Amino acid sequence: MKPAIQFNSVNYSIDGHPILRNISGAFYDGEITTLVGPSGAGKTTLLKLCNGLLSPKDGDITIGNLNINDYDPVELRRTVGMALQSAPMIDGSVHKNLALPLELQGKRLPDIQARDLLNDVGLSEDFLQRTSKELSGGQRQKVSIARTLVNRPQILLLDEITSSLDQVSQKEIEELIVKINRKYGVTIVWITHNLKQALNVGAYTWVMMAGEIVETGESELLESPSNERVRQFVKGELGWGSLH
Ligand SMILES: Nc1ncnc2c1ncn2[C@@H]1O[C@H](COP(=O)(O)OP(=O)(O)OP(=O)(O)O)[C@@H](O)[C@H]1O
Repeated sequence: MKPAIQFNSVNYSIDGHPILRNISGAFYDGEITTLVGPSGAGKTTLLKLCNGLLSPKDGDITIGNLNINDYDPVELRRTVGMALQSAPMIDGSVHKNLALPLELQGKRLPDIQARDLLNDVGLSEDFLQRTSKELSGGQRQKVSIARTLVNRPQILLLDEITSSLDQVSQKEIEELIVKINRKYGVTIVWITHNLKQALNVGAYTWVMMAGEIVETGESELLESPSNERVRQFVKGELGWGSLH
């Protein structure tokens, strides 16, 4: 399988404290990979290394055929989109929020493209003129996801995008991410605290603990992990949600 993002012996530390240790592996092209692990494992740090918000202290990250350090920063942000749990919005209409990534490049978002983006996330075109303040949590997250699609990214990084949503909205977001993955062939790396979600949506899973990858493979590994600490983790014995 072709890697979309390849890590070779990546280390990252802050003020001399190791946060990520010896990360090697690949997120496969066109696939959904979920990242799970206890709080503080380094999951968000790993995502931030993938879009240039942070830079590795040593080791290499390759995206496509290019070392991440050789990307033009604007091109990197276009290639790798990111959506966050908080789904930050600016005041004003949904259209204004969707147009933001293009406006930053001095471009306009044509109405037809704005409507297509909303369609991709299951919102009607009436939403274009609504203000960001009147959106529910689920609608806000959908607009946030639509906004990441404006630049037609090859890779989408999702950081706990359903954590603050009710069950129905969670399910809707899961379905639309799978749909977007299939429609555009976009590679998705998805941090989730919900192990059932990891099992359902992602073909592959990385389990991280204390800055290291402890187990990777097809997501079914969560049902019968080979690593003892991962076994404890999925049973909820590490003070965290269980799979069952
Ligand atoms: N700016 C920072 N300064 C100091 N320490 C940091 C900073 N950012 C992250 N850390 C530390 O790095 C470690 C990994 O953090 P990270 O947010 O990547 O973990 P995580 O697995 O995403 O956790 P969570 O599931 O709680 O979001 C934690 O111990 C955290 O305290």
